[in-house]
Amino acid sequence: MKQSVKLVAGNWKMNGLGASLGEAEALKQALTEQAAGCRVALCPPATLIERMARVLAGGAVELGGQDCHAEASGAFTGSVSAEMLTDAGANLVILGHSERRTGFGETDADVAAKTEAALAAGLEPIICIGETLAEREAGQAIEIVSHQIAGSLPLSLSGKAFAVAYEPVWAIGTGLTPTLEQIEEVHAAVRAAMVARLGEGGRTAPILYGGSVKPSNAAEILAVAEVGGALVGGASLKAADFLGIIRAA
Ligand SMILES: O=C(CO)[C@H](O)COP(=O)(O)O
Repeated sequence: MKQSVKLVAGNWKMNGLGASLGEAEALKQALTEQAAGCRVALCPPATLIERMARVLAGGAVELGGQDCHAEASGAFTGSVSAEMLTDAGANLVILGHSERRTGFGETDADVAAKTEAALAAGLEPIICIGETLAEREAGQAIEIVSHQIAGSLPLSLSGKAFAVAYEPVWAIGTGLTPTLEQIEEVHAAVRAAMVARLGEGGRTAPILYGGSVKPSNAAEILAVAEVGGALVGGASLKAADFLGIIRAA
């Protein structure tokens, strides 16, 4: 099966002020001097997207949001629409991150609706799934991620560019990662669930791994079958660290 180009995306979460744009500039410059062998993206807080788009203009680093509302506009105080992300210069958006599923009660149906809105605005969604520690310990990881795929991916994704990110919740920010065998097993199950849901439309979209990806473990994780890239949190905040992961892809 033809593997699509790997995608390595950095999720800055709620980190970064204007001074942080220097990291984006450094990343752009480094990839201008030595091209990456993968797609590279940064997903900063919404307040930085437009300024970061100006910094990254003309370079190889793509730009994403960390969430969007399912509606195009309206009385949704504090929210950002998919079109607002496009308007600010983004071409990608992370959806369904576990910190939003847990912290904001987002359901699979919410994620599917947000994915529809993202596609309508021309954004490429990165749809996150992953099991909790309790679910892992109960031997339910495959069942959980398969169910999340079935509920979070709208049929309209067929034929569109998108990615899925498998992020075991218990590996996020902890320094812990599944074994390479566990990653391979889950990614194979996620692929099967994507094909079951979308048919041929689910066969090639990259399945990123996220959860304590660091320069020290990136090469072995990215070499696992069906790992189509990485979704990186803490290690994406500094260009030098993030480049260590990018160079491993
Ligand atoms: O931020 C992440 C990518 O969405 C994910 O939560 C992993 O975070 P990290 O463990 O700090 O890399």
